Amino acid sequence: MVDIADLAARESLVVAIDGPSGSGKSSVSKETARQLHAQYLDTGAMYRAATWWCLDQAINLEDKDLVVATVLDGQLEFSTSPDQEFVRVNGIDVTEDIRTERVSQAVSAVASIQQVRDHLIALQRSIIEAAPRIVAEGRDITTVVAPDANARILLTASEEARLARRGLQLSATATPMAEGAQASSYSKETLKQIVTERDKKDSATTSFTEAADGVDTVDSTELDFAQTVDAVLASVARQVTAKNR
Ligand SMILES: Nc1ncnc2c1ncn2[C@@H]1O[C@H](COP(=O)(O)OP(=O)(O)O)[C@@H](O)[C@H]1O
Ligand SMILES: Nc1ccn([C@H]2C[C@H](O)[C@@H](COP(=O)(O)OP(=O)(O)O)O2)c(=O)n1
Repeated sequence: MVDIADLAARESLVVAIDGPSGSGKSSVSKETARQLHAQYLDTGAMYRAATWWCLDQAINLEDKDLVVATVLDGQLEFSTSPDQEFVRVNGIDVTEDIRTERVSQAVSAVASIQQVRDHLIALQRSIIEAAPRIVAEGRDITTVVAPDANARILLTASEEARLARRGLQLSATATPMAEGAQASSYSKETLKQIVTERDKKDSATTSFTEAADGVDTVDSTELDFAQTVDAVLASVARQVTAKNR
């Protein structure tokens, strides 16, 4: 059985992680990447940045051709270091702005356009190919972007756990939507709108609620953050060991 040190020393390692909103994809993938001395690719941030640019250009999001042309015109730059997060569109730093509720509400529509996806998926694949080791997370990494990854994981958690985590996260970061908000100020209904409704919209485009063949499910409902990272690392080690046989 390979261990973490073996994985971190590999010349090539691709870990693909998908899951619904609030399952812990970003935070768990980032920590997994740190432990594997790997790069980290947040594909959701790319869809969010493309959406931010369309909103900034004040275009009609229902005009799909215009959305595609606008997205192609937005030069993306982003960090793939798990320790330094930044996203820029045409030189504008949008690291914080892409997390606003305005972007969250519009992103599913932009991400549902196939030409937008083709463009961003090509970019994602080129980053994954260029990296020695990388953990890439999103909604279609295990199935479309990197189906040949060394390890493929669907990270899940019960709806209740995901809503509670998002509530705590939003209150801690106090987004512009809810300046200074505390966890208690988010009703379950509001959190459902934020988390469950977006998942419903995204499900029409990508498949992230059921594990595809060969994809290992890690259910974090009963696990804390550190236990979830350990479960993901154990799954990567198992999958890489099995493929080496
Ligand atoms: N296993 C866990 N237990 C408790 N909280 C967690 C766990 N995994 C992630 N979190 C927290 O839940 C919140 C949502 O996680 P995030 O990584 O943003 O999810 P996603 O990228 O899937 O939307 C974050 O505040 C994160 O620290
Ligand atoms: N590989 C991906 C990643 C994200 N998306 C879309 C769908 C999501 O609603 C948005 C934002 O993704 P993000 O991972 O930031 O979402 P969370 O707020 O972390 O749940 O992008 C996608 O269509 N395909």
